[in-house]
Amino acid sequence: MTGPVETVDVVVVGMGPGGEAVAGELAAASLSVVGVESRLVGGECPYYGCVPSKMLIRAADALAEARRVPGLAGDSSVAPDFSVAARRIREEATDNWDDAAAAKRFTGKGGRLVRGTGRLSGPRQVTVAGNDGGEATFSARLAVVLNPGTNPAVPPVPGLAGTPFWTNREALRAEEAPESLIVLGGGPIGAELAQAFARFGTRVTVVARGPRLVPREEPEASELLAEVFRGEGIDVLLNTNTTAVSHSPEAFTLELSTDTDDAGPHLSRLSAAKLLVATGRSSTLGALTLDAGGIAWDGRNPPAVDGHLQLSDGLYLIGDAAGAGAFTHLSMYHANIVAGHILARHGAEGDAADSDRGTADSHAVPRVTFTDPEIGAVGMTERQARDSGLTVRTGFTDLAGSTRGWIHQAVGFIKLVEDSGSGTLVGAAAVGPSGGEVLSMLTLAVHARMPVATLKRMIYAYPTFHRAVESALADLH
Ligand SMILES: Cc1cc2nc3c(=O)[nH]c(=O)nc-3n(C[C@H](O)[C@H](O)[C@H](O)COP(=O)(O)OP(=O)(O)OC[C@H]3O[C@@H](n4cnc5c(N)ncnc54)[C@H](O)[C@@H]3O)c2cc1C
Ligand SMILES: NC(=O)c1ccc[n+]([C@@H]2O[C@H](COP(=O)([O-])OP(=O)(O)OC[C@H]3O[C@@H](n4cnc5c(N)ncnc54)[C@H](O)[C@@H]3O)[C@@H](O)[C@H]2O)c1
Repeated sequence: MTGPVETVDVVVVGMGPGGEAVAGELAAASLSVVGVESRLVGGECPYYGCVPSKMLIRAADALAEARRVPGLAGDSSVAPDFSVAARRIREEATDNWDDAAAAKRFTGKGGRLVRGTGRLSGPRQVTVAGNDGGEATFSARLAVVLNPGTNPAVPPVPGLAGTPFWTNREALRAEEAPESLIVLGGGPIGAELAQAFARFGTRVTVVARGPRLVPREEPEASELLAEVFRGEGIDVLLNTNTTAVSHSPEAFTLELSTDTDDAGPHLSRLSAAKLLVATGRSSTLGALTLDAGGIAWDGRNPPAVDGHLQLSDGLYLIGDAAGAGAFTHLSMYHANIVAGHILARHGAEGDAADSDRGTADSHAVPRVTFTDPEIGAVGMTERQARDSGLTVRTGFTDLAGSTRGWIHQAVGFIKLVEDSGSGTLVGAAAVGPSGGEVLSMLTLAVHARMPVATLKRMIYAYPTFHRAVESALADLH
C-alpha cells in the first residue's frame, strides 16, 4: 500500500555523480525533478572514492618524489604526516562528510531533494521510505532514472563479519596511518590504497586471491606493479585464500592458504593493526524492487538496457549499477545521454540535440588506476581482443628505453592492441608517470577508430612520455 501519489516530470533515484548530473540538468531546464538520496548527495566519488583517494595518493606521491632526490639532486629527508592529508580530505574535500553544499547545488537549480530509500512501485512510479520515517510516492510523467551505484562487497570469510575491518569508506576517513595494514583484494581500490598507506610508513601486505594484481589490466601492468610494490617494501601475496579472520584489541589475524605449483597449498598466518577489505562491489539493485516496475531481474547481473540506457519506456538505469564499468566518467557519460533523451522526449530540446549526444557506446571507455606508475588503459586488452575473435597485432615499448623515460628514471610501458583487419587500435595501455594523461591520445585513437597508418605519420614531440607511442606503433607485429 502506498499513500497519495504526487505527479512530477522526472524522479532520479540515487544522487551519485550520474544521478546528480542528470537531475541537475533537467531541473535547470525547468522540469519538475525529484532527486532521491538515502546517504550523501554526490555519492561514493566525492566522499569515499575518487576525490579523497586521489588526495591521499597525491600526498603519498609527493613523499615518494621527495625520496627520489638522492641520485638526482642531493639529499632529502622526509617526515610523513598523515594528518595533513586527512585534514585536507575532511575539510577541503568532504566538508566532514556533509553534503549540504551538494544538496544546495541541486535545489538551487529548482530540484527537490527527498532524503530516503527509493524503490519502484510501478513502471514509472517511485515510493520513498524517508530517512525521517515517512513515506512518499511519486509518479513520473516523463522518466524515472535509477542510479543506485554499489556498496563495498564483503566476502564470506569465516570470522570476518562483525570485526571492525575497513572498507574504502573507513580507510578514507582515517585520521592516522596505521602501523600495519592488510589489504584484502588487489583490484584498483586495494592497489591504490595499499601504495598510498605504505608511502606514509604503514607496513602493508596485499592479499590477492588471483594470480595477479589489477587483473582487469594487461598482465604486463600486473607484473610491473607487483615488482614496484615489492621494491617499495609492500608484501604481495598472490593466489592466496583467506580461510579465517579473527580480531583482538591489538590486531587482525588472517589464516591464509597460498596455492603453490608444487607441494600443495602453503598455510600461513598474518597479523596487522588494520584490515582493509577491497574485494569488489555489491549490487544495490535488490532494494529497487525492479519487478514492481515490470523489469525481470536474475538477482545477479544488471538487466539489459537499450542504447539510451532504458530498461523500458522512460525507465533508465545508469552508472556503476548498469554494469558497463565502475567509473565516475562513465556515470556522467550515461547522464548526458539520458538527459538529452528525456529533454528531446519533453520537446525542450529537439531530436537533433538528442542525436548529438548519441547512444551509449562502450568501445573506448578509458580507465586509470592511480598507482605509481599510473596504469592508463582504454578499450580492450590483448586477451579480450583475441577472445572476441579479432585478428590481433600488438606493439609494446618499454618506457625506460625512451629518452624521457631514461632521463626521468621511469618505469612503465606503452602497449597497443590493433585489429589488423581494420587497421585500427581497439585497445591500448599507457603505464608510467602520468600514464593517465598519456592515455588521452590513445583514447582518441580508439574512440575515433583512427587508422594506424595515420597515427604512424603523426609527429610526436621530443622528449615526451607520449613519444613512446611512436615506438610501440613501430613494434606492431
Ligand atoms: C576508493 C574508490 C576510488 C575510486 N576512484 C575512482 C577514480 O579515480 N576514477 C573513477 O572514475 N572512478 C573511481 N571510483 C569509482 C566511482 O566512485 C564510481 O564509479 C562513481 O561513484 C559511480 O557513480 P554512481 O553515480 O554510479 O554511483 P554512486 O557514486 O555509488 O552513487 C549512488 C548513490 O545512490 C544512492 N542510493 C543507492 N540506492 C538508493 C536507493 N534505493 N534510494 C536512494 N538512494 C540510493 C547511494 O547512497 C549513492 O549516494 C572509485 C571508487 C572507490 C570506492
Ligand atoms: N581509479 C579508478 O578509476 C578506480 C579506483 C578504485 C576503484 N574503481 C572502481 O571501483 C570498482 C571496485 O574496485 P575494487 O578494487 O574493489 O574491485 P575489483 O573487483 O576490481 O577488484 C577486487 C579484487 O579482489 C579480489 N578478491 C575477491 N575476493 C577476494 C578475497 N576473498 N580475497 C582476496 N582477494 C579477493 C578479486 O579477485 C579482484 O581481483 C572497480 O570496478 C573500479 O572500476 C576505480
